[in-house]
Formats: sequence, C-alpha cells, structure tokens
Amino acid sequence: MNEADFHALAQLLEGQGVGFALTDHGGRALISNKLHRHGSLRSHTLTLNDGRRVAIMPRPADTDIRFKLLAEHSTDLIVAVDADLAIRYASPATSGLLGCLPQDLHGHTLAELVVPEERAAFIARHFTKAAQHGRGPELFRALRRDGSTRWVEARVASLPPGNGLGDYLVTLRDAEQRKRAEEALGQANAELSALASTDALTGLPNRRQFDATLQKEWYRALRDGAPLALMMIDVDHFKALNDLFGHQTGDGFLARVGRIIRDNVRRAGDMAARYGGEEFAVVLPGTGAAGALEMAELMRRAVASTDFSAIVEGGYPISVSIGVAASVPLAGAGSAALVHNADAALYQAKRNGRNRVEILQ
Ligand SMILES: Nc1nc2c(ncn2[C@@H]2O[C@H](COP(=O)(O)OP(=O)(O)OP(=O)(O)O)[C@@H](O)[C@H]2O)c(=O)[nH]1
Repeated sequence: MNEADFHALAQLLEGQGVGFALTDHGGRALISNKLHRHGSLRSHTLTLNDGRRVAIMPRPADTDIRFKLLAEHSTDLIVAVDADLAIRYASPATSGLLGCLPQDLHGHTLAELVVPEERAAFIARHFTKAAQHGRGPELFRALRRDGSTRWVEARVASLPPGNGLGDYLVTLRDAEQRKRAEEALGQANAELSALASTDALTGLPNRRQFDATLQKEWYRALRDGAPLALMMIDVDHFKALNDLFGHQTGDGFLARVGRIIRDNVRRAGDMAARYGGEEFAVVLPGTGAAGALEMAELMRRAVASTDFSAIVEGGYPISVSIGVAASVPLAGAGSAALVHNADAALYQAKRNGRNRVEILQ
C-alpha cells in the first residue's frame, strides 16, 4: 500500500469513526486522522513487512466524550474514586478549589482532601455500609495544597458496577463565600435577637426578656421546690426630676441607676431588667425572703449614696423604693402572683415614705 492509499484509508476510517495512525519503523508518525489524536483509548497495532506500524483505535464512546466535556468545563470539581477512595479521575477545577493540578491528586485518596479533624465523620457519613449514598450535599473543610482550608460542598453518588470510571462520583463545589455569608447572617441574627431583648437606654434586658426569664425561673423553682424572689425597683419622684432637668437628663439618670442595679446583681442566674419607664425588676432564683431583702437593701443604699454630679452639676439626690416578693412556687399558681406581690410591696414602700424596702411573702 502506498502513501496515497494510506491517506485514503485514514479518511475512510475517520468517516467510520475509527482512529488510524501510521508510523515508520522508528516510531515517527507519518499519517494519522483526527480521531486517533483524540484520546487514550487502547489501540490495535499491526506491523507491516517493511517495519511501518499501523495503529487503529476505536472511536471514544459518545458518553465518554460527553462526560469529559461536562467534567472539564464544570466549575465544580468532579472526582471519581474507587471503593477505597483512591482518586481515579479529577477534573480541572482542582486549581481553584484545592490549589493544585488534577494530576497532583493521582496516588491520593479523597479522604486526604478533608481536614483531619472532619475526615472520619465525613467518610462514615458517605462511604460506609451504613451511609446512604447520594444523600443531600454536605459542607466540609477541604485541605488545599498550600495547607490552607476552604469550605466545600460535597455530593456523593454511587456509580453502577463496571462503568469504567470508579465506584463513586464526588462533586465538590466551592462554598467558601456561602459559608462566610451564613456566618455573617448567623451573627447578624444573634445581634438582632440580642437587640430585640435589650433595652436601648440602659443596656439591660428589656421587659420581653424579663417576662421570659421570670416564667422560666418560676417553672424551674416549681420543679426543684426552690424559692424564687422578685424585686421591683422604682425611682422616687422621677417626674419632678424630669420636670426640673428635662427628659434627656432624666434619661441620663435612668441609665446610671440601671448601671448601679446591674453592678449589684452579681450571682449567676440573677437577672436585672428594665421593667418599663423608671421601673426596674430583678429576678433572684434560689433566693428566699431574707436573702432578697438583704439584696434590696444593698441596692437601695447603693443608689442613695451615688454621686450624680457627672449628670448634673453639683449632683442631685436620687432614691429608689423597692418592693420584694419571695415564695416557693406552688402548682396551680403562676409567676404573675409574684409580680403582683412585688408590685403591692412597692406600693407599700411608696406609701411608707419612699427610699425604703418592703416585702410581701
Ligand atoms: N426621662 C425619662 N423619663 C421617663 C421614662 N420613662 C418614664 N419616665 C417618666 O417617669 C415619671 C414617673 O412618674 P410617676 O409614675 O408619676 O412617679 P414618680 O414621679 O417617680 O413618683 P413616685 O414613683 O411616686 O415616687 C413620668 O414623668 C414619666 O414620664 C424614660 O424613659 N425617660
């Protein structure tokens, strides 16, 4: 067969979807068609009498070509692994995600891409007998070549036996930005919920949080058979103070009184809140009448002895009246009874001359 015949044969075979190449006896390529240059499929080689070699290879299956096209143009990293997680194929998206080339992953396992502390759990969830393959995507931290980590979303699918690619197809998607956004959102939500339960003027928990805490502590005390005390604190003659200095200076006084109350509530579990207006409340779990009275007296004296000259020149005397209620909750009653009693005691303290503590048990 002369060279012209070979050319004709190469064209004919290309038309049939078959790869074809002719080399001289030194292995130098003489003729080949496009399909032969295409890929790594196994070829059949014939050696002619004169030493030239003819290599004929089947056209790659359409599905192989499609898979390669999809995988190689995907921004997701597509990895095929064996049952022992050895990497058999990695698409070019390795560079963005892992900072390496696909060939750098050969000889490595998928497990090595996961940060050590999450490795065992990740494998158990996706690759053990108990794992449900193809289950929803999961975020994990991938280990990059330079030792840094990156949040990645993984999807694992089991492949049918004999597919020639591997046992699992793992799709890895960059989730760094999403994770950052989720974290920022979580933080914003936490800040929002803190704001929603905090009084802006004093920085103390607001009425809403007070109600929730009192309710929770009331049920806890009922369950434990423990005492629970409540203090209602009201600034004396505050209207007169507002009228004298104006509302804004009045706010300054309230903020300062709030700080005094907060600074005197030190036991974990105790909670001071702004109940509303010029009124504060303190919940004292595990505290009986004697302990609550002692604390209330401490609070009253702390306010009465504070120098308010930082708010108005020369200062201004401020006092608070405090109503205390304490009881061991009984089933059938509610925390409202405690509030009612503390309020009544506060009213009593006002009636008895202010700047004093009264208790109703
Ligand atoms: N500056 C300021 N004033 C407030 C605030 N909330 C309530 N007040 C004022 O606090 C005053 C409370 O007045 P009253 O309830 O009559 O009681 P009082 O003048 O403190 O007198 P006694 O409680 O009987 O000692 C009112 O003038 C309210 O307007 C606030 O957030 N800031």
